[in-house]
Amino acid sequence: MDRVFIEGLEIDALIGIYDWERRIRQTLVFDLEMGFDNRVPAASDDIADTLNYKAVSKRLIAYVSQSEFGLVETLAERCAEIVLSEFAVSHVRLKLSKPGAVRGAKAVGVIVERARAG
Ligand SMILES: Nc1nc2c(c(=O)[nH]1)N=C([C@H](O)[C@@H](O)CO)CN2
Repeated sequence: MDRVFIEGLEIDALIGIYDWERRIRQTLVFDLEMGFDNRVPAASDDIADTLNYKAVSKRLIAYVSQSEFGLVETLAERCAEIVLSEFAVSHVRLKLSKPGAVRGAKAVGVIVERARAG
């Protein structure tokens, strides 16, 4: 299956379990791979036939910017649900990185892989 990807999408959000994290906004980084048959847009050369990565990015920016979850797990799950339910993808692999959250680590976070039911 072909894929469309978004790499290094930075979005500021309120996230974290500690009191100090509830008073600031932190930059999160999203990497997505989405299953989509790219042969159709390749044949038509029409943006309307694509999985439009700009549209997906704008939707995630709108959602994540106003979110206030404690765990990255919760936010990653919600974002995967949005991609699967609002865009014509067969599956999504989403990596959510929280840079600088752990001293000595470049980033920490989660990776979720979800597929359309049926
Ligand atoms: N599996 C997780 N572990 C941790 C999380 C999380 O969301 N998922 N969050 C924190 C804190 O918010 C941390 O990021 C602050 O440095 C700790 N562990």
